[in-house]
Parts: sequence; structure tokens; C-alpha cells
Amino acid sequence: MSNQAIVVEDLVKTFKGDVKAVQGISFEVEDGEFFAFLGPNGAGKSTTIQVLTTLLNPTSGSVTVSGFDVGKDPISIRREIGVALQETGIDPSLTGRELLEMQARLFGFSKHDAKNRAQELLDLIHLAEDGDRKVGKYSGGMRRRLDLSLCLVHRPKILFLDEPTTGLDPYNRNAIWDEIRTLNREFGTTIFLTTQYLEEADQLADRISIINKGKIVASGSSQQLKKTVGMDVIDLSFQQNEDAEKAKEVLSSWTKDYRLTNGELTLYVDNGAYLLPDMVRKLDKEGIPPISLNLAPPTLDDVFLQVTGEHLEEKAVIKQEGVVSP
Ligand SMILES: Nc1ncnc2c1ncn2[C@@H]1O[C@H](COP(=O)(O)OP(=O)(O)OP(=O)(O)O)[C@@H](O)[C@H]1O
Repeated sequence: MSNQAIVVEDLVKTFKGDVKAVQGISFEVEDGEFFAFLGPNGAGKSTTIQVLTTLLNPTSGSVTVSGFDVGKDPISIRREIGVALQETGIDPSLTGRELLEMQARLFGFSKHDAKNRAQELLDLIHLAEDGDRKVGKYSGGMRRRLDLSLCLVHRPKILFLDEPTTGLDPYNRNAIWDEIRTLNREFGTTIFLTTQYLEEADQLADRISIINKGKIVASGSSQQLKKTVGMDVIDLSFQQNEDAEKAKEVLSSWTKDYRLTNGELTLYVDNGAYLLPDMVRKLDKEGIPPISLNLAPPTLDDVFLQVTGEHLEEKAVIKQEGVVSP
């Protein structure tokens, strides 16, 4: 018996018009593991999840889920997995309870068992009080919790979640995090989660792969990934781009490890707290004082910045404009 829930080898997915959405990625997810696929908009996360859940055929490469090949045995895979995708077509005139019971009946539960399962799930995702309200009246956060519960009806071994918290406010995001964590820790459900929020991957996942432009650019636990960056990260912003450029020259004797993006200079150093006052004094003396400075241990955004030369966070914020209130 294999203890690999998911094995992906050299997966390629190309769409019409030569759009290379996924360009030869390989990774494995173990049974019971919480795995996060982190990347900006358009990186290839949804495409990958759709191949793994048998909704899209791969162009090439090999993919097995729960030991079954996606091309040869999609039916067996569908029995073992639960899938919550970004767009779900739910009838707004039905109640949460009705939808859960209907889903249970579709999975072959008797009427009596379907009722019990619906109640269990409403309790699990803290929707018991709203179970008899029409879904059309649910808030964004409640809808996401219902989406999550709908894919748990048949007690899947592996759960696929495609950006389950995109557009949610922090309160609802945290509520979803708690629920997913419980599923993983208490029920041993393997989780494959895609997200554009580094904090989400950081907080939840045992292991993270960062995907950018269809390729995996870094993999490991959050700790391992951050260790690749170095000890401390100093961010300095300046009034003008030329000042940042000049500051880089001025500070080059302290570190050669830096990034320069839009008037912001990021320095990777050991012993940042010790060096920072001297650096600021030097910049002052040169007539280019920073307008803001920040010293912090590395984040996953720093990992992303190092491997791609771009920030992950800024892109995520742009997509978050239409925030859904609780
Ligand atoms: N059905 C399709 N036909 C053509 N191109 C597609 C199709 N689906 C996705 N793409 C393209 O493939 C690339 C990867 O898209 P994908 O949706 O997998 O990214 P993503 O990481 O999930 O992004 P997001 O965070 O915005 O959901 C993008 O360039 C996208 O435009």
C-alpha cells in the first residue's frame, strides 16, 4: 500500500492558443499531510487542481491520486476526494440543510442517514443556527463554509480546496482556517490547498510548493523555505527610485544580497538589529534618509521575491478588492 496520497510527475497542461498553464511540475503529497500550493494570480494553481480532481486531462506527465491514475481511473478517484472549487453553482432558493441532504442522497445515503449527516456537518462548520435559511441570504463567509461542508458529505480521504478564503475578511478567513485544520488534525484528511495568501500557507501547511508562471520555484516546510533566505530582512523605502539605487551603493559594504523594486530596497543580512542603526546613520549622512524602514525575520514573500524577483503579496492584494463582509 502506498502512503502517497498524490504523486505528480512532470505534469504539463497547455490550453488552446499555446497557453502553457502548467509547465512540467512534479511533487508528492503524503497521506494525512497538509500541502499548500502558493502562487499569484494566473500561476497555474487552479489548472493543477482541476487535473488532480479529474476535471481536466493533462497534456502530458503522470498523475496518481489515492493510487489511481487520473487518465485511467477517474471514477475511483472521485469516490475518494472532496473538491471545493472557486466557482460553485448552488441554487440560492434552497436552504443549507436541503443542499446537504440532497448531496448525501446523491452519494447514496438513505433518507434517514442523509438527514443525520446534514446535521453533523451543520454542527461541524458552525452553521446549525442558519441551516434552515435560504442560501441566497447567506453572507460570503457562510457560503464558503457551506461549500466546504458540501464536499465533506461522503467523508473524503483527500480534500482539494481552491483558494477557499479569497475575498473573505480576516474573521471569516480565520473561521475557515479553523475548520480545515480540524479536518486535517482530527479526522486525518489529506489537504491539498491552493492559495495566494502567504499567511494562509504559512499558518496551515506542513509543506508548501510555490508556483509561478506554471513552474514550481520553491518547495519545503515554511521554516525550510524561510531559512533559504537568510537571517534578517531589512526593507527600506525612499522618496525616489534614484535614492534607493544610491542607497544600494552606499550600503554595499554591509551586504551584496539585496533586491530593488519600485523605490524599495530589500537587504538580506545576518544580525539586522545590530547593523540597522549604522546603516541609517550612513544614509542620513549621504542625504538619502529612508522614508520608512522595517526589520523582520524572512517571510514567504521574501522567499518568493528571492526566487522570482517579484513580490507575491502585492498581486494578492489587487485581487482582494471586492472584499466580502461577514
Ligand atoms: N480554459 C482555459 N483556456 C485557456 N487558458 C486558460 C484556461 N484556464 C486557465 N488558463 C490560463 O492558464 C494560466 C493559469 O491559470 P490558472 O487559473 O491555473 O491560475 P491560478 O494560479 O489558479 O490563478 P488564480 O489565482 O487567478 O485563480 C493563466 O494564464 C490562465 O489565463
